[in-house]
Order: sequence, then C-alpha cells, then structure tokens
Amino acid sequence: MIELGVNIDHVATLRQARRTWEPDPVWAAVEAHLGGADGITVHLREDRRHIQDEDVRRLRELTQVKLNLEMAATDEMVGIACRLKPEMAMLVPEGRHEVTTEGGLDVVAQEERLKGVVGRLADAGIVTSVFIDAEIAQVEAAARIGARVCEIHTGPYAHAFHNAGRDGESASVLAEIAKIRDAGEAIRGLGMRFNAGHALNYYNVQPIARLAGVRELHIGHAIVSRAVFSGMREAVREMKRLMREAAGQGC
Ligand SMILES: CC(=O)[C@@H](O)[C@H](O)COP(=O)(O)O
Ligand SMILES: NCC(=O)COP(=O)(O)O
Repeated sequence: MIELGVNIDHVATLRQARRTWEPDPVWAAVEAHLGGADGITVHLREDRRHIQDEDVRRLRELTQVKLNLEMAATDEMVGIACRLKPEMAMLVPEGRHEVTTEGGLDVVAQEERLKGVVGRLADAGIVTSVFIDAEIAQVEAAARIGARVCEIHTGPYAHAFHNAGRDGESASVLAEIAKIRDAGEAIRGLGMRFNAGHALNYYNVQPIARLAGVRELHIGHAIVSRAVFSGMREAVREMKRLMREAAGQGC
C-alpha cells in the first residue's frame, strides 16, 4: 500500500510566528495519525525556524507514530538523530536564505563524506534516506553511499504542473513525470525504496501516486494549509483517498 508521511513543519511555523506554545506540532502529529497518516515528517533545520529540538523529543516520547527526521548532513544533526533514533533520517541540503528546500542533495559531489554519515546512522540502527533530484547519477551515488531509501524531489514537477494551469497532460508536466518515473525505476533496480515529495498538493498528487513502485509520499504544506479550514484529520483522510485512488488501491 502506498503510504503518506505528513510533514508538520508548518504547524510549528505558525507557533514560532508568536514564539508561543500553540499550535502544538505534537498534537498535530496525533491528529494526522488519527486521520490515517502512516508517518510523520519533521525537518529540524539548523536555524530552528520552525521545528525545535524539544518538539522532536516530545514526538518520540509521547507518540508511537513512525518518524522521518529531515536533516542536514552535519555532525550536530547526526548526534541528535543518534540520540532520538527516528525510524528514518533523510539527508537534505540546507540554505539559510531559502524559503524552503530548493533542490536535491548533491550526493555525487560529496560521496565520501556522506558515506560516513550514512554509516554512523546505520550503526545507530537508523535507515537513511536521501532527498535527491530525479537524476540517475544521483540515484547511483545514493546506492554507493549505502542509502536505503531515495526521496525524489517533486518540486520541479509541481512547478511545471502549476505553470501549465494544472494540465497534467502538458508536455512540460509529462517530461517531469517521466524523469521521476525513470529515477524510481533506477532506485528500485538498485534495491532501494522509492519515495517522493515536496510541493505535492491535492491537485498534483495523483500522477505521482500512480507511478509504479512508489512507496511513500511526504506532504506537508498543502495538508497543513487544508487543515486550517477542514481540520487535520479530514485533510489527511482526503489526501490518502486521492493517493490510494490513483494507486488503484481502493479508498
Ligand atoms: C526536503 C523537503 O522536501 C521539504 O520537506 C523541506 O525539507 C521542507 O522544509 P520546510 O518545511 O522548511 O519548507
Ligand atoms: N520531503 C517533503 C516534505 O516533507 C513535505 O514537503 P512540502 O509538502 O511541505 O513541500
């Protein structure tokens, strides 16, 4: 069954706007779980602009939900991951001035260093995922460093979809889907798990959920935005319904 990891960063973004205690991302995680989320994703950024260390600690202590910890490949973050032991750690590139993640991790360029990071996480029993662009060279490098999972960056697809007026049949959209499909085939061929995420929403999710062998989609901004109006459980339920319908897995 295709799975949904709900990213709750932007519940914390709202809280940090006032530096107060609400809304609580841990509460959001429980609501998302009750709505059918298979896991929770948080990005503990080096600048701590939204999720805080204490949020991740409480998530581990108070909930049973599977955790995907997105993090920069730094010593500080590896130390935190090794203490918290999330079910999965995803290595992402980080820029202080970016509004959100702007591209995939360049695994090819940092192979030796990243191999060490994956090894340290593996020694702590943590599965490593890498957030990469839909490029075969990056997939192959991910396999060489020992990553067990690749999450393909769906941002370029989402932009193409939006720019084409949500026309999933336009040439630019089909070209982006083909890149993700080919990367997914390479990932699976090398024995890794094929995940995808970034900027997916209620309009553009189905062509990605339909791809052969895709295991998990990680979606945050769109679900939290919908939840403002419909509540978290309903927002998650609807996203899962769309994913399962597209994957031919019933509702
Ligand atoms: C790696 C990725 O695709 C995103 O989840 C990103 O990490 C989200 O970070 P923000 O929530 O800070 O936009
Ligand atoms: N890794 C992608 C993710 O966690 C959610 O990204 P977004 O839906 O907030 O763009």
